[in-house]
Amino acid sequence: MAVNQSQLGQMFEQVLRLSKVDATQSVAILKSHYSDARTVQAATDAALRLGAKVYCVELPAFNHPTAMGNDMTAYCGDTALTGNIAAQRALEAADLIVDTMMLLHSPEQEQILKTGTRILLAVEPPEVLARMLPTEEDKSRVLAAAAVLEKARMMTVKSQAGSDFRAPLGQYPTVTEYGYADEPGRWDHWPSGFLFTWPNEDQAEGVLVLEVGDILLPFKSYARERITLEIEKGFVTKIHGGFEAEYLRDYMSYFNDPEVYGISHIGWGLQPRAQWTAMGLHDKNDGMCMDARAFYGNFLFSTGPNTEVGGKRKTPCHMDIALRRCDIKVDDLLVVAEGEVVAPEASRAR
Ligand SMILES: O=c1ccc(O)c[nH]1
Ligand SMILES: [Fe+2]
Repeated sequence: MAVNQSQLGQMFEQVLRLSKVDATQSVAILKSHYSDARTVQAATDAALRLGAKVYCVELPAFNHPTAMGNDMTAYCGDTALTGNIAAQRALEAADLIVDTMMLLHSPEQEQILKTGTRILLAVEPPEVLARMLPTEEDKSRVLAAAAVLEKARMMTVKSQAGSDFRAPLGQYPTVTEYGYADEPGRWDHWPSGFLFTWPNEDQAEGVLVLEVGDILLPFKSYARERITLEIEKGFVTKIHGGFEAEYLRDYMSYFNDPEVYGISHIGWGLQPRAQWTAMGLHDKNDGMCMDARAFYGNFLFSTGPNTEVGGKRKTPCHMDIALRRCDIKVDDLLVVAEGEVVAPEASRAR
């Protein structure tokens, strides 16, 4: 199906209104040549209709010679903004940036947010944006879960497949994603609906077993056989399995950087309109597959960079891996039982 331009504009008006855009605000539309022109136009028209002062910052695309694939999360850290101080100043001048080219996981994004500028990432296809149009109910559910996670000192994950993972917490903040940037200095991503934090440096340990059907990003593949990851002192030390384990091992070793094996953000999905099946209906180049990151009751873990929260690991290789049917405990509270959100009650959607 296809969203028409009028609908897309109305949706952007709703999301920018939730993001506190009004006649007192300036909105920068950040783009590059690969941005979705429909998204750029809709964001521009919506911001103008809300009375904001709107401008566009277009950056020549940046390609690192070792980057592979078109998924913008596959190569993190350096972006088209890296080193472009003039453009960064132009962006820091805005109250809100609609990012249609992807600054996520870059130091520049953190520098811009520190000035109080808000950033809303929107790089998924318009039809995916439409299916997961953010609501204030999404926000309240995600914040209810965050109230539990931000106090926690331990996250444990178990599954029938054999996962048995422990991550001491407290060194890093909890990050929420509910789809709109409504607070000064906030980054958010439309579409989303999940939350995460990072394990204390060098302390995550145990085993994570990817069962058939679990999702590997940016490969955009469903595991067809089990992959077993051994984690010691915060790093993946062994990757067992068949062809897919070999593929993952080969891909990660390609970066020739021991930091790629560090455990990065860990959390769970709270978006009931995100679907585990959606990735199978899209091409690999259709955005970054937020359905996989946000589907209700997933355990989302990742490897690689933790610069987003002031960590020392700046590595370009970022894997986001979504597991189904896990039991996730935050301290002694079971928040997800076999892939079903069970607590806190205020975070449940059904
Ligand atoms: O929304 C996102 C997207 C990618 C990622 O790694 C984190 N959050
Ligand atoms: Fe990630």
